[in-house]
Amino acid sequence: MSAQQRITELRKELDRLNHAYYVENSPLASDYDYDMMMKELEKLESEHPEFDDPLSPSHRVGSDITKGFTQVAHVRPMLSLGNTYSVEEVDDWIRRCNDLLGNLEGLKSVPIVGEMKFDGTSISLIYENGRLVRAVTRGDGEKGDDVTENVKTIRSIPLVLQGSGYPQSFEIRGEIVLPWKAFDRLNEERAFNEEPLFANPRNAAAGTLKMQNSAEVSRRGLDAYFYYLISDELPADNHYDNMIAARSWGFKVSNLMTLMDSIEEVDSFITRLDQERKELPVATDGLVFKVNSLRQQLNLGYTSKSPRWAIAYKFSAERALTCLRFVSFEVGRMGVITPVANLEPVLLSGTIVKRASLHNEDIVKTLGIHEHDMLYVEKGGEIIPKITGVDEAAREEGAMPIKFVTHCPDCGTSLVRIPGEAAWLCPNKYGCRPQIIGRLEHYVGRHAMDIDGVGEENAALLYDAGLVRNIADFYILQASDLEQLDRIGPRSAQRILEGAEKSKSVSFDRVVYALSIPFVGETVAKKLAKGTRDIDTLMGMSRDELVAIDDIGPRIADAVIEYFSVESNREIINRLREYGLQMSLPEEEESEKSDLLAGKTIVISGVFARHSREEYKEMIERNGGKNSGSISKKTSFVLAGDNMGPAKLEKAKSLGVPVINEDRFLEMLTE
Ligand SMILES: NC(=O)c1ccc[n+]([C@@H]2O[C@H](COP(=O)([O-])OP(=O)(O)OC[C@H]3O[C@@H](n4cnc5c(N)ncnc54)[C@H](O)[C@@H]3O)[C@@H](O)[C@H]2O)c1
Ligand SMILES: [Zn+2]
Repeated sequence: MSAQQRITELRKELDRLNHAYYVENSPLASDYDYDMMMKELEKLESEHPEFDDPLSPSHRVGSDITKGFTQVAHVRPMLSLGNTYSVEEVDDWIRRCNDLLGNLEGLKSVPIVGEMKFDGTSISLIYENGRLVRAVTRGDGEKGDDVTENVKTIRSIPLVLQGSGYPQSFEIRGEIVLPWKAFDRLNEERAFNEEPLFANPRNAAAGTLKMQNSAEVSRRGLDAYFYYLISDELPADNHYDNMIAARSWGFKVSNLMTLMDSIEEVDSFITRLDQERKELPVATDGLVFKVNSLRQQLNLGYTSKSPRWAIAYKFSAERALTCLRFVSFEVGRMGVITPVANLEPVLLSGTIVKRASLHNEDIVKTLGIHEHDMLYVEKGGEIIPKITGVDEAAREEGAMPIKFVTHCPDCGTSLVRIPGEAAWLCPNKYGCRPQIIGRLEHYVGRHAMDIDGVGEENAALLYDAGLVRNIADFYILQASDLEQLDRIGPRSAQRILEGAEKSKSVSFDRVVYALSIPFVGETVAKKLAKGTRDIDTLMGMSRDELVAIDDIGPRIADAVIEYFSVESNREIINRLREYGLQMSLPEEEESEKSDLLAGKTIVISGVFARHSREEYKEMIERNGGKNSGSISKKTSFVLAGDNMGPAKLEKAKSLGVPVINEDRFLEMLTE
């Protein structure tokens, strides 16, 4: 292949990886592989300046610009950082800065600030007169997306500054991150709802910041660290002191930030922080070194993509080679089959690794794993172990490729593949032991019915003893039954019974969540409960009516309908009701309710000025009306805001359905 062909190929591939990483928030390659490809491209381009192209990914900042946001130009471009995986190259960079700045002081280097490189998504905040006025993403470096509303929900970001001495107008840049705990919770929820998982907290933070629903953004628990201050009236002439000042105004500035003035100090900082970062509550992917003096920064200047006065040192994940003992296939509570590599135990980043998820059939195939293969396992300090490759040279002669099971390893039912997805499912929902036990465990869980005393092990024990075959059986347990079981003493028996009793007062939305309806996680359950108010309404709703509830899509609607269409599920619901569980939300204040809209089916469309769509939907319900998702002959009227789609308008016209605006609607309610 000629250099020109290779350059074209690399540019195309890097553009594709950029889109997946910055826009879809779902990377297709490891950072290391991406960075190596980029370095190869940069090298080829410098050797062949005749093939240069200003649009090459090597000259541009990867763009996160997304549809649906307003774009705002940055006062100063937001750039990337040059990076390296080698300590020697950091040392070389420091020497180069010294040379370029004409620093001849021998052992002492120009002052360098070392910081954590937080692994999130960059943000630029503008403050005027001590108040936050705008928050913009990096975008393509020149302009970014205005995400002010979402950023305002992040509690550690000051909306109004503390202290004094801040410039009347300034910009501060930082990183929005999703702490490990919040990331794990989010992925657990997504796994349960069978939604694709976020690959890492960076992608989760970036995805969350671009959501259209600020209430959901707030719930996810983002955080932010700041590392760069820009203004015409800065408090100090150096980076370090400016950041200390920003901290006094209320910004979160990491206290790992360190001022150094020798290469030796920088090297030991790298060794120390590579350990310490494992204790941090947020993900980091390296360190950033910056020349401290602003005057020296100015003298060093910028390339088209990054400042010359800063460099990122990236941590590489630790890797080991170990033997595959066997692949097990595990059945989740929603029936999804997960292949798991069971390994010869190996020490990686301080922990012993014995198992690593292979996620799905596609991944097993892409890796090309054979029996007893030697596998490469990677684990960054805090990251779950991951199989990244196979040592094919070490393969035993005659070893067979790992075959995905065709039948459920537990109940033997033929597996089915979800169309368009990589997952295989055991369809025997109501007869497959791990699925049933999984649902029992979910039911008693802390976020669901919180039945104390029934942990993971006890759920299986109660099921196998025939005492609890489904969730309703928790309420007919007797102390005498429980005490017969070897592993449950009288004290635990008592706790289980009390826990079940207490769960009768758990609110209706959590009951809906506890049922294990596919795709119905905590948030969706709340929406369903709020949109229906009681179990009978929920059970009786049509697809159209369900879809009219905010954030309920056709996939969830179908899952709800299918769940309640199963006779045994309806029986369970009836039993739960008999035992006295909460099957409705508490009545609302009578004064707020009316039957002004009784018998009316209303479709909401467009964007409103005076209330949110959600509020209008609630108003309709409170006044006895019904929300519907699509216009038909049965629609009483369309409540239309701005930007109502022309197709909908046409349909309403052709069916003779009246279209009214929000002012008229609000008048109707006061008549
Ligand atoms: N895996 C993939 O397919 C893929 C695709 C595209 C990019 N990437 C990764 O992303 C990198 C390029 O992304 P990038 O341009 O955002 O660069 P980057 O993430 O490597 O570094 C620049 C960013 O670091 C952040 N940062 C965190 N802490 C900081 C601190 N203390 N000071 C200054 N900045 C700090 C800022 O947001 C800044 O924009 C690549 O090197 C690659 O590793 C991976
Ligand atoms: Zn099964």
